[in-house]
Amino acid sequence: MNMREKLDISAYLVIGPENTKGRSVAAIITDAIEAGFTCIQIRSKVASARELIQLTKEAADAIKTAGKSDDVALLVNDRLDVILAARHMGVKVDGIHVGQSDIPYDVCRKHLGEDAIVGVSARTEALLEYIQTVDVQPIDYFGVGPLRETATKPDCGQLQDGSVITRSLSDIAEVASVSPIPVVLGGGVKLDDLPALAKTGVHGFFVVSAVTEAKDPKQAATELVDMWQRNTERED
Ligand SMILES: Cc1ncc(COP(=O)(O)OP(=O)(O)O)c(N)n1
Ligand SMILES: Cc1ncsc1CCOP(=O)(O)O
Ligand SMILES: [Mg+2]
Repeated sequence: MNMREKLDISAYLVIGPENTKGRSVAAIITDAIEAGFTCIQIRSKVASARELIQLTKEAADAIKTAGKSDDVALLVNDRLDVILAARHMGVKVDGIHVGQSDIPYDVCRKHLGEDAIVGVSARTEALLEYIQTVDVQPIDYFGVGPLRETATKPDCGQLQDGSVITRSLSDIAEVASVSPIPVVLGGGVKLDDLPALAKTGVHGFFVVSAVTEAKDPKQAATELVDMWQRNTERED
């Protein structure tokens, strides 16, 4: 199944073992998928390559067990090497998310193939200019943020002087309207933010802690999906 053609970034979970309060990454992924999340990204800044391969395999197994291998995309953050190794071992990995200090997206595209999903974080500085001038042909979506500062990724939106740029709703709406490709917004996003975010025109939201640190991840994920759907349903 070519997941690139049917990419759905409306409800996007980013998760790693450092985010789950000691709970199983695969179990929380299962909760999120059953709740209706459409995209999963394995992201860990502490796991070894072997651990990341294992986590990716467990995530792919969880998606398969839920019967969603053709619907829910599985991406890995940063690590082209991990994806190539996992694929070599027969794991279905659909793509990669890379930022501005990671492996260049065109290199990822070359090695992962035309069917892979390649997501890119836009530059914090000159965000609008970047989005409008970069060659988006090899890219499937832009990850933009943060809505507010977040302990999950304290450097998100940080400038060289240490100050952090957060994105106002009107900034986000402008980014969504000028971007030639879909935009997913994350960083400090909580349930109550979704009605306003849905009005900005972004294609989806991404979260870590709103699900992975929740007392009941399944319930938190369900509330997020329901809230997004209720606020993006078209009134035809
Ligand atoms: C969906 C999504 N958007 C943005 C990011 C951030 O990527 P990056 O800027 O490379 O930072 P790290 O996640 O690598 O710390 C993301 N991971 N996912
Ligand atoms: C991975 C990532 N990229 C930008 S912010 C962020 C983390 C968002 O985490 P949280 O949803 O817990 O604020
Ligand atoms: Mg990165």
